[in-house]
Amino acid sequence: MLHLINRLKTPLLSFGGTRTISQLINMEKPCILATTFGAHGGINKCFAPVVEKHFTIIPYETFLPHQKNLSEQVVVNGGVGVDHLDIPMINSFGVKVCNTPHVVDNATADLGMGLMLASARKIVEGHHYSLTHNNEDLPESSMGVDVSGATLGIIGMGRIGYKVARRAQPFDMKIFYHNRNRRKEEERAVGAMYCANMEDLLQQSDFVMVVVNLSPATQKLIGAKELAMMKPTSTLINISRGLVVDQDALVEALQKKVIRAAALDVTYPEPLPIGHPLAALPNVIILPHMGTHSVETTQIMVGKMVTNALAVLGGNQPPDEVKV
Ligand SMILES: O=C(O)C(=O)CO
Repeated sequence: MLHLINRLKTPLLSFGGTRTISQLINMEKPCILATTFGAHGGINKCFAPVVEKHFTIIPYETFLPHQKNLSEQVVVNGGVGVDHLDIPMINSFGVKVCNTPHVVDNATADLGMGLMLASARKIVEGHHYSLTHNNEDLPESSMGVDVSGATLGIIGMGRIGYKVARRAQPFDMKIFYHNRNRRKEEERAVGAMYCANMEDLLQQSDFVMVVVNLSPATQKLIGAKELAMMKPTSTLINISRGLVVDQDALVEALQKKVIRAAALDVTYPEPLPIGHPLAALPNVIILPHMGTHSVETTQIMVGKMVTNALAVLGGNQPPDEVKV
């Protein structure tokens, strides 16, 4: 327990906040930390023993029944994406919503690169092969494709998309990006080329990485038509939200080898049910939404969550309120 408290204390202090674990311990008012599956669930598992002493941690899905019993509340989302929260509804109860922007960028971009490399070089298959075969020649199917020098298309040049581009640069990748607005400064910094038309990016990229927020405009942004525009040798990587990709269309595209492979940190639903058709495919890597799931990032994220919660409970404006 003590080591968990120490881990929690560090981010609280390193964020320049004046609050310490002792102030947390003295807090009497209840608070909600909304959690969901994946990285958010990870917060639950790693930090619940400490946080639960002072806050009520509940899944967002059960928010409504709980809200009636609590006098002062805040929903703090671990992570940046708040597409799963009905913010106007929550606000209508006088409850603020906060998230943890910025802290997720590096970890999520790292994972995107990891998925790209793992899929390109068949790292997961190689691991399983090593465990199950002895001194046999590698099958032809274990042959990967190069990342170095390949073309990467980034859909969504926000903070995470930009971090992905920065990581791709030393791999000598040719970088295309598509974004609602052209980002000239970022473009220059990483030598990326803007595709006003997503079609151009899809047609030219060896790796297409999806990094957009989920919104009505981006739901099923990548469907059968878009997959058909991609090269048959290309790989789709999704580190944004499962619903941005039409999953049925993706299953069909992977089955028919319309594209080479997919690597997904996100799916719908999450977790993906056992026996889902995606899981039966040899050319897909599926992760359980682990974008921010590292010790350091989780520590910082929990620190930010607590800082936001304490601000609201202390009657102050939280630093990361999400406004719609
Ligand atoms: O920050 C978020 O919302 C994420 O899902 C990161 O993976």
